[in-house]
Amino acid sequence: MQNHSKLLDIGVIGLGVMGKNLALNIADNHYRVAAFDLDNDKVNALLAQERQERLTGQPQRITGCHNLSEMLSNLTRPRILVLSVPAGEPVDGVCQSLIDAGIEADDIVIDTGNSLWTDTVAREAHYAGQFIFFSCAVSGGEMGARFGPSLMPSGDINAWEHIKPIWQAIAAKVDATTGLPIERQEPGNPVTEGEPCTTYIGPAGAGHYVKMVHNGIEYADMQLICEAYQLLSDTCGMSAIEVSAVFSRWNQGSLNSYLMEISAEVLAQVDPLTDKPLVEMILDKAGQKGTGLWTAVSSLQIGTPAPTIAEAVYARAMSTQKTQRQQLSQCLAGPSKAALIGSERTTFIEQLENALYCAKIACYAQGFQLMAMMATERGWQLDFAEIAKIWRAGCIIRAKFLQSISEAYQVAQTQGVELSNLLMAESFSTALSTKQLDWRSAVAQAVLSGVPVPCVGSALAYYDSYRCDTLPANLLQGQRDFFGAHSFERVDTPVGEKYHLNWSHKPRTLVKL
Ligand SMILES: NC(=O)C1=CN([C@@H]2O[C@H](COP(=O)(O)OP(=O)(O)OC[C@H]3O[C@@H](n4cnc5c(N)ncnc54)[C@H](OP(=O)(O)O)[C@@H]3O)[C@@H](O)[C@H]2O)C=CC1
Ligand SMILES: O=C(CO)[C@H](O)[C@H](O)COP(=O)(O)O
Repeated sequence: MQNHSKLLDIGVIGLGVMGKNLALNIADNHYRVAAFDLDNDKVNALLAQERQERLTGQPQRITGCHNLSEMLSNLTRPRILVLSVPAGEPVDGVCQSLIDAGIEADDIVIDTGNSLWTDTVAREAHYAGQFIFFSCAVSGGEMGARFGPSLMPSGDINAWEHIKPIWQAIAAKVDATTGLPIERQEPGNPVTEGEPCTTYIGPAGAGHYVKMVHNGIEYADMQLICEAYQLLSDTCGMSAIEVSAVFSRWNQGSLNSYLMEISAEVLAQVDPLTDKPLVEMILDKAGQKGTGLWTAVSSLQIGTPAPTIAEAVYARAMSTQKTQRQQLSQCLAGPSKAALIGSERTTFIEQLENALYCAKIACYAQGFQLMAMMATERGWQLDFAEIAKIWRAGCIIRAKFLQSISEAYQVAQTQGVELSNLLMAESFSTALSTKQLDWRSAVAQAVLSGVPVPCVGSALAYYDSYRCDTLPANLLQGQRDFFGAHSFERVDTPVGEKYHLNWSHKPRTLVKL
């Protein structure tokens, strides 16, 4: 017979950066946590931090476990187990260990890692009958996990109803009136007011797909800011601290975002070893764990253009080609460096701010369009107004801008129209139309100065492609028909009717297929 008063509410497995902080966040919200990691030092470190943060007189809120059997016997039924381990094989490794430890059919295992969404779909089916495999993608990094992340749960709806109170408690919160994050980062004093940044996304895989696209947008947004940094350095001769000041100013306006804020902070940081700007001492080779790549691959597979996200992935790949770049920088010619000063410089900075805003709209449009396409393919009922809402706080791409996206989807819902692309929302099309000349000037300046702007530039090409009623794909279809008899449709006959011109025999005759 279990002594229910001693049983704990939830288990956390994997106490790295995210798991440790999720455990503390859950404990702050008055749930009793059982914690396990393969590395017992991590369990002890968590217990020490919990002890240190615990209010005087408060009972211990986290119990360390030596193995998974001990964890299972410590938890109330149905058990709720949160996995925070690296994506891929470790997830199945822990699941198998839980089966070996005696997990039961109605226990709920929640994968909070950045798993590939198709793995999540497969796992739900694979573990059915042994336990309920649920997923909840998390964004917000270390501090988000600790004080309020954005949470994207998906899978079994009954499992969601069961965990919902915990999820709503630990999620980031937004002020319902302003749409701005309620930021309080105090151990033992969680934010309980406001709208929680979590909503049920849909069936298995949907949450991880949405998180994957979130990360694709994150890659693009980060790269856009990096391109602005390089442009300001190379064309205006600005120091890191000067660029930081520009970014801080931009962060007060329409470009307000967490990524802009932290970029300004990174640029202002002095290297403790050399007293130089730290950014100048960081090697320019970017890492990646795969979610941006998955987003780009998904867009290619499904045939929805997300060029700015793909270019952001390529930009990271290009950054790793350091040796080749060093060699080629010595032999490939480029223009002489621009040295913008005075009013020219002021104008350029204004143009660049507008260019960044336009490119940001384009990259979010790509991400949302991609989610819409996959939702149609998989039969998911994704609520984009809600998805934009839960990204307003807690997550890495949190920004004022997300409120405008949510409103654009809400307006479309009210009007009963489908917003198939964010560029169609009046608020965004108006902003783009007003600022597009500045966007072009900034890209032109970059091209003339020889500064690479793969994301700002590809976003502009995306925008211009959508402005084109006719693209040169007519010629492309002609080429395909010429060399491979691949056929084409005509502008003056019904859609789907195929034609082929007999190119190799003159006089060339047209055949309706
Ligand atoms: N860091 C971030 O900003 C974010 C990360 N994520 C995702 O969250 C997940 C966790 O990330 P993060 O916390 O950064 O990673 P860490 O590497 O910091 O932590 C992972 C933890 O899992 C432990 N672990 C690995 N295998 C097992 C196992 N079989 N059983 C028990 N514990 C195990 C590791 O132990 P050991 O080190 O001893 O091997 C480590 O303590 C990843 O999927 C990541 O992509 C999601 C959002 C943000
Ligand atoms: O999911 C995240 C935030 O939303 C992580 O920070 C993500 O792991 C970062 O990805 P990468 O290491 O590829 O830059």
